[in-house]
Amino acid sequence: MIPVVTPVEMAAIDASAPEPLDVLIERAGRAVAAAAIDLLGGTYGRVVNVVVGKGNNGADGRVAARRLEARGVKVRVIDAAMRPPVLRRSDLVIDAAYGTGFRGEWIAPEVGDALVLAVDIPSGVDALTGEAGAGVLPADRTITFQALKPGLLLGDGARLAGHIDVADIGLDVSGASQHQVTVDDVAEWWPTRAIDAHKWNGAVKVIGGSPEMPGAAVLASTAAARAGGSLVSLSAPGVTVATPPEIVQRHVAADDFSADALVDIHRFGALVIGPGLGRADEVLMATRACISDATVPVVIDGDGLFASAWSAEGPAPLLRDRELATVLTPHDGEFGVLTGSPPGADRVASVRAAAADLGCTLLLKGQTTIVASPPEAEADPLGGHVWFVTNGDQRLATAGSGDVLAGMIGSALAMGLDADKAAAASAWLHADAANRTPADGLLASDIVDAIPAAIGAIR
Ligand SMILES: NC(=O)C1=CN([C@@H]2O[C@H](COP(=O)(O)OP(=O)(O)OC[C@H]3O[C@@H](n4cnc5c(N)ncnc54)[C@H](O)[C@@H]3O)[C@@H](O)[C@H]2O)[C@H](O)CC1
Ligand SMILES: [K+]
Repeated sequence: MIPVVTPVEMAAIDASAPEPLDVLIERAGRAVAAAAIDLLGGTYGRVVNVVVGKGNNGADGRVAARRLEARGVKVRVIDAAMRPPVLRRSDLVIDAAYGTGFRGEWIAPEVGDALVLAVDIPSGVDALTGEAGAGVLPADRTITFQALKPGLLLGDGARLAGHIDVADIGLDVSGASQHQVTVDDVAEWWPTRAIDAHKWNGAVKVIGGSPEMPGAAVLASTAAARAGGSLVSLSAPGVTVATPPEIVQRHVAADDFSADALVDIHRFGALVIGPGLGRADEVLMATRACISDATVPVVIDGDGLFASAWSAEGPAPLLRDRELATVLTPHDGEFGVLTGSPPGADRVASVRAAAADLGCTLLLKGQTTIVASPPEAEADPLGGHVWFVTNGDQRLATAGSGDVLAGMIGSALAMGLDADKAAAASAWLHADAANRTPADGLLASDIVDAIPAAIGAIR
């Protein structure tokens, strides 16, 4: 896992560091110079423009400029405040105009075909939210210090940062409460079945589907089975859907189905509820009963999220009363239904606040998926852990993809993984499975088929 810290947290970490700021800046500048030489493929005859601002980001750039010059690179230092609209030709531009202290607007100069190395973050990107104006220079590479910044992983920032390297400048970020998930984390977390396991170790119950939307239930249940669910039982209210023979179907009525659907729930490790259920009043009512009565960890997706919020008091009384883990998997629109407003510019703060308010693990889907767990102590409302999952691409934005993810999380929960890791690891594997499929023409069922290969690759 790679630590992620906000600008405010980074300032506090700096302030408590034993080294003076000059030493940290010297280390940062040295790392920038090394990255520049790496990008240039040498020093002899190379020309570098360094755009420097008046803050510490600029100071990092000045140290790099000095070091590159000492190595024989021809260096021009350009004051950000006096920049010309177009820079003279160079092999590389080091963008050290602004870092985490940026506010407002920034129009970068034109740089021609030079490579661009951003110092800490591309200047003009908000390091907290990833928001950026149109004038920001896209980087080929960003060298950031000690920890990632949320703005490098979110929104425009993720696109503008290019390849990101994290340089060690000797700061202690061990207290970080946010991390980017890596393949090693998933390999460490994803459960392996015991040699003496039987089919009820890790069984998943799925309640989903309807006469109008049978497919969502098929995707969620087959994904749960592919992800390791030893036995998957599906109850699709009022309909029998066409599933592979391995999925056990237990028929329930189209209304008032909670008692029948949950009759043997104690035998299961987790419940996935919501995909394709629809929004008929009687379905919503029975769905709410299932959520409150399920004595197992629950993943709530799609129409299950709508059902959770379907009350004058909102979703909190229903969800907060649950004793076992609950994972909610909204996209932005569903997040709005759950909390009353869509995620704000600071998506992480929105997700953390919702997780704390609802007492649930919350997974907000997006180009970068954010998972937040509820805080352990009530005194610390934003204290839960945050995971960033960044390995997905546009392939995941296809109908049914979310149903697949919900099934996978159910499987991870049923195998005993903690809710936040179940959500984060499933999101990572879900993206990795999609990355194994063709870039065009992907069907959600192709993601299901690729799950075993994705899991196989982390073993
Ligand atoms: N622990 C670390 O990570 C370290 C990071 N370092 C580097 O320091 C910067 C942050 O430095 P700071 O001085 O706080 O902020 P900036 O350099 O980003 O800029 C602040 C400076 O610029 C002015 N300003 C902001 N926005 C604008 C604007 N739109 N137009 C004009 N001027 C603007 C602002 O008022 C300030 O005067 C971090 O990113 C790292 O690169 C150090 O290396 C130490 C360790
Ligand atoms: K910068």
